[in-house]
Amino acid sequence: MIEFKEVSKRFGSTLALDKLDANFPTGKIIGLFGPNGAGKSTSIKMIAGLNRPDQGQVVIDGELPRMSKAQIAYLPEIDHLYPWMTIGQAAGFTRSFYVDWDNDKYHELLKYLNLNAEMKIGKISKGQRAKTKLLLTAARRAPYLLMDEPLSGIDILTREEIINTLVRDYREGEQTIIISTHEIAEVESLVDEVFFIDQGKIMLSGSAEEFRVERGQSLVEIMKEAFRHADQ
Ligand SMILES: Nc1ncnc2c1ncn2[C@@H]1O[C@H](COP(=O)(O)OP(=O)(O)OP(=O)(O)O)[C@@H](O)[C@H]1O
Repeated sequence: MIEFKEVSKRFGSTLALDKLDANFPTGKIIGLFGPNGAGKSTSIKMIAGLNRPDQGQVVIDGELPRMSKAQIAYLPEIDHLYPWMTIGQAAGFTRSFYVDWDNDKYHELLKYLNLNAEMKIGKISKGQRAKTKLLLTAARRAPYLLMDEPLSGIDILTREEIINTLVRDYREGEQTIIISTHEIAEVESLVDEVFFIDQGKIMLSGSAEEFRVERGQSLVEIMKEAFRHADQ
């Protein structure tokens, strides 16, 4: 389980996280939704150990994020791949850092995503780069998979491929996926638990299924309603 205990983070005059409290359960697919600047990336980076709380604590299975880095596969929002590398070289580079790299899975995913190890990252399309980022993250057998905006700027067919890859490889109960996205409608059927975040706080959270059954609304409708009320 990942616990945020009254976590605050400030960047200059911006309060990115404001005493954020949340428990992200193990073995589920978790959606982190919210408008631009809500604090989604800041939260995900904190789990990945890339920034630290000013106040409060993030605890992952009883440890601080810095200690559990090997447990976490992180797909950043930014394009972090070296353009001069081929996909195969990028895979070799990633593999050298992580003992949980699964080479069979890498080759399987490479084929499934219609990528080729010889392709040069600087010369492939944006969608192919998004798929490469997914490939390099999902080829690890890490118990926690953090995906920050994996669908951003990607066409609908490629988005479907990315979502199908996540579903296909997901080890329920064993693996925890946290996915931050604006494309809520597209991950609606994928997520088990949802957290709506705004201005650095969790506004609403719960089981996606229960929300749908109890409210008879889609997650997109729930989010629109929640944020409309927040504005008033
Ligand atoms: N390194 C940084 N330096 C300065 N301000 C930052 C930094 N990182 C985040 N912020 C600010 O903190 C707030 C939360 O940003 P964050 O990136 O977490 O939002 P987000 O919910 O991921 O937004 P988006 O959906 O637009 O990616 C924003 O106001 C942002 O400008």
